[in-house]
Amino acid sequence: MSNYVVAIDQGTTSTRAIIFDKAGSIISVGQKEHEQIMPQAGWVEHDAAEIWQNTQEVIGIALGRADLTRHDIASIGITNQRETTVVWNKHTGDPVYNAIVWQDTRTQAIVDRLAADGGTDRFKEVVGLPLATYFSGTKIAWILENVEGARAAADAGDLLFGTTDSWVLWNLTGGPEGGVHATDVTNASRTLFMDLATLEWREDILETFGVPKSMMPAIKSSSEVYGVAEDSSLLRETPISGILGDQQAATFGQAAFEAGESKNTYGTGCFLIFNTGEEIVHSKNGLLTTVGYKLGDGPTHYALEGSIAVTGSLIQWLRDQLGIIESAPDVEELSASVPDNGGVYIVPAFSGLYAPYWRPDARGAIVGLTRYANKGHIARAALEAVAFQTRDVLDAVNADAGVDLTELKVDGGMVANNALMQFQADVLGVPVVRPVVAETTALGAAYAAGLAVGFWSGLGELSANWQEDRRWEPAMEQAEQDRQLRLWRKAVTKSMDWVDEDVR
Ligand SMILES: Nc1ncnc2c1ncn2[C@@H]1O[C@H](COP(=O)(O)OP(=O)(O)O)[C@@H](O)[C@H]1O
Ligand SMILES: O=P(O)(O)OC[C@H](O)CO
Repeated sequence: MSNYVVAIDQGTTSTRAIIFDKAGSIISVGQKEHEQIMPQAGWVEHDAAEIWQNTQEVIGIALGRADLTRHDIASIGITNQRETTVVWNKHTGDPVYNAIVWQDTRTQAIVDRLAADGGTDRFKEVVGLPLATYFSGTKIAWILENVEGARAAADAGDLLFGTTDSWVLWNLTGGPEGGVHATDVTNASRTLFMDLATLEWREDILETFGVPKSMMPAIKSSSEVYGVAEDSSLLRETPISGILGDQQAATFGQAAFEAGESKNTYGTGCFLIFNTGEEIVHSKNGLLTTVGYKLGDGPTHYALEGSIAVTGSLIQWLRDQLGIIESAPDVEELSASVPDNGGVYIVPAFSGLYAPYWRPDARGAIVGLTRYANKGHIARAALEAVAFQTRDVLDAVNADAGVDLTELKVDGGMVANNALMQFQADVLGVPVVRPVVAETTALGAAYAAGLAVGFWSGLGELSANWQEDRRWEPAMEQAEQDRQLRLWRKAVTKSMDWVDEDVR
């Protein structure tokens, strides 16, 4: 009897395999970090072969820890860091270049070139996204323009593109021997190439970017059987039946299935998704329009998204580059060593500013420094920056949706930080709510995979699994909230207009 579902969560910093039971409870976890390769300022790469190796290992670890075999597993779901771009040779299975990660800004010159004709919003009406380095399209173009032999191989039909969901799926289903080359609608909606209304690749846009259609994966729903794991896999013959980009997966795992529901995930970056149901809503306030989910032949659910590039990675930066903490959770003690931020504000525009500003010319800034400031204030300002950025995005959601969200469902690695969650409620002025299962990303992929094979009966059963763990009520005086936001927004202006011919 197959009583469990496995979710593979291929994230920016690590790859996890998590086994869930029918109640949506975690049975076991396997996790491995992979190397962050940063050859130049603004460049971030991953070794796709390492990611595939880690994927196989974490599946083995999760199965081993739970003492389960493939016979216990009903199906496999995949969720992934979105936009990160892998291009590989379909005959050998070898990537032609390291995966170019979503945070990487090397393609700004390609963005500028394409924007010269029609501006950064030239494709937005069709694909929901502005032209920006964030999305896969310019990353594929960069590989074809800069990696020796790539253009000719692509034109000959030898190369495949995929985000890491496609890369894992293709390898898991046999690689060069019959691997399935597909992605789901949520990941496809992050490329700049998918028409949101038809859910098909736009040949005219592919042509504008110089990307042959033969490289592109088939676009499937988020919940259907794509293929089965190959014979050499520990999970051989198990169907792979769910794929969602990680932020959409977290929304699904939070059971935010209906229009008006939302969540904010605090990981490497922060991503607030607001479900707009079957309606494609175009933002007037700097949000992206994206696909939320689509189950088999069912209707497409769309969403507005506020993407913040740097949140958890700012804490990693305190740890790895400044060395003022030894591990990420140490930031709690360091920030609690001071009563307030001492007037210090950090704007972590390491990859420019994403939502709602979309300013590639911004770079990181620490402002308000005096001789009084110490590392406790820096730690505190880093955490507060996470909450302030979320406030900016929530304001944009409220303005676009014409509603005021009355609470915010949260998840991700940073929500373990109680002081951050309290400050978040304070600067939002609405309660912040954390579910029992904070691994909502993996849970959402498991749900999609389980639904496709009848492991779960429907959305009602999944909603019943959602349980509140903790709620933070706002406690800050309005005048203090106003003062904090005024200073934060002043700090944001200081980070802008920094990139020029001397600084990229
Ligand atoms: N106690 C904490 N306080 C603040 N940040 C934390 C804490 N624990 C972990 N983090 C941050 O959370 C992030 C990990 O969250 P996770 O959801 O696993 O990220 P991802 O899925 O993007 O890899 C890391 O960037 C880390 O710096
Ligand atoms: O891997 P995460 O959790 O940092 O998520 C990355 C996002 O999908 C990027 O769009």
